[in-house]
Amino acid sequence: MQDIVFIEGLHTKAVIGVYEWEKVIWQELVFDIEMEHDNRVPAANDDIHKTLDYEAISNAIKGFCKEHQFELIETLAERLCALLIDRFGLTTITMTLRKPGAVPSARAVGVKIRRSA
Ligand SMILES: Nc1nc2c(c(=O)[nH]1)N=C([C@H](O)[C@@H](O)CO)CN2
Repeated sequence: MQDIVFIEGLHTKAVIGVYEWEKVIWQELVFDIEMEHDNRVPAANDDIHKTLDYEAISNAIKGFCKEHQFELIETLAERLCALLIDRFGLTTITMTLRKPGAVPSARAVGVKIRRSA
């Protein structure tokens, strides 16, 4: 089964970084998420409750970023994947997390992880 529900280019802000000056400012983050799900199940009954609701998941990501503070984007990605697997019953998630302003000479830097329940 290779079906995917995805969220691409989700912008949000967080207080995140290893330096002291980063602990008092909001910085932009961008998420790409891919979640495995058998799309035949919701499609059979045209039922939102049987799919992965990308709107609810987007809101969960934005809420978590507003409410938590970390030094490393690795920590944020790890904690968020664990939360999403638990709250939405995901089997497998691939998360790309970009911090666009971190290295001015790069378009973006970030991490990409894949986690399973
Ligand atoms: N692999 C990582 N490297 C760095 C991180 C990070 O979270 N993961 N963070 C920083 C600083 O916070 C940087 O973003 C400041 O511009 C440096 N390297």
